[in-house]
Amino acid sequence: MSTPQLVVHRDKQLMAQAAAARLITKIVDAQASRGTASVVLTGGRNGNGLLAALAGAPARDAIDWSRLDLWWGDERYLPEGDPERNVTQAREALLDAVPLDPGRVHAMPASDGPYGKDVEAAAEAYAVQLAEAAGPENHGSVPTFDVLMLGVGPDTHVASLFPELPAVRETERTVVGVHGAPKPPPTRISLTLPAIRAAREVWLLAAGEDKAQAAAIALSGAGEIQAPAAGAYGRSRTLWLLDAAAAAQLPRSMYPPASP
Ligand SMILES: O=C(O)[C@H](O)[C@@H](O)[C@H](O)[C@H](O)COP(=O)(O)O
Repeated sequence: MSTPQLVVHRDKQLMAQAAAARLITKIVDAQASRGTASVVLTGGRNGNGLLAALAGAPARDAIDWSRLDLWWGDERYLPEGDPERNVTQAREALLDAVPLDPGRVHAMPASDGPYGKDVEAAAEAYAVQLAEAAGPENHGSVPTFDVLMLGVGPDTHVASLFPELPAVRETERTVVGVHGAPKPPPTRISLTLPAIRAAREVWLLAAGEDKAQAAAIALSGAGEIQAPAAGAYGRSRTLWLLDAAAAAQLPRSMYPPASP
């Protein structure tokens, strides 16, 4: 378990730009050392804000888009192309503007796909896809994600792991169906905490005053069942990327001064 490291930026826009620059460097370094990179995207305003910032970043095409695997931490279980699906929003923010290898863009199943209303079957299919991409060093569960990004909800949820609901309690499976999510839509697919914790680095994105309480709770030693964000950590790095508004309730000693 890697101890959370915090970086606080002046505002939401600068946090998105700085996080995008950080992601470019991380991907370029991974591709330079291993010939490929694997990133897990998150939905939500902060996640999509980062992708939009990346789309406009001057160094964007330092990334070899053809050698990048993209996965999702969660997905709203809606029909293909629904504007509320995380993959739809990611395509609009960035993916449709860069030359990705379509075979390496691993969207989670849609509700009008082969699994129909059976979200558990859809989740299991994604778990199989992850296992098939895993190398022998991954103990057959999920591939080694270079970076797994998670937006943080005001209730401290990450992905579609909501406080006290069954999905956050899952300790074996890597992907589960979610019913009755308090954040609409109610039916979702989500990576579980064991899958999240397989990532080399986990980056939690929290910007805006509506995230201040969640950040304070998650970083104060709360349990992962009550505060799922507290259970989201990477094998070698756990990085909280905040803006000053989201950091407002944190002890000042917890992080260096916000960027100028
Ligand atoms: O499917 C989703 O809704 C997201 O994956 C979810 O986990 C999101 O990241 C958080 O709710 C934060 O969302 P905001 O950044 O919009 O607050």
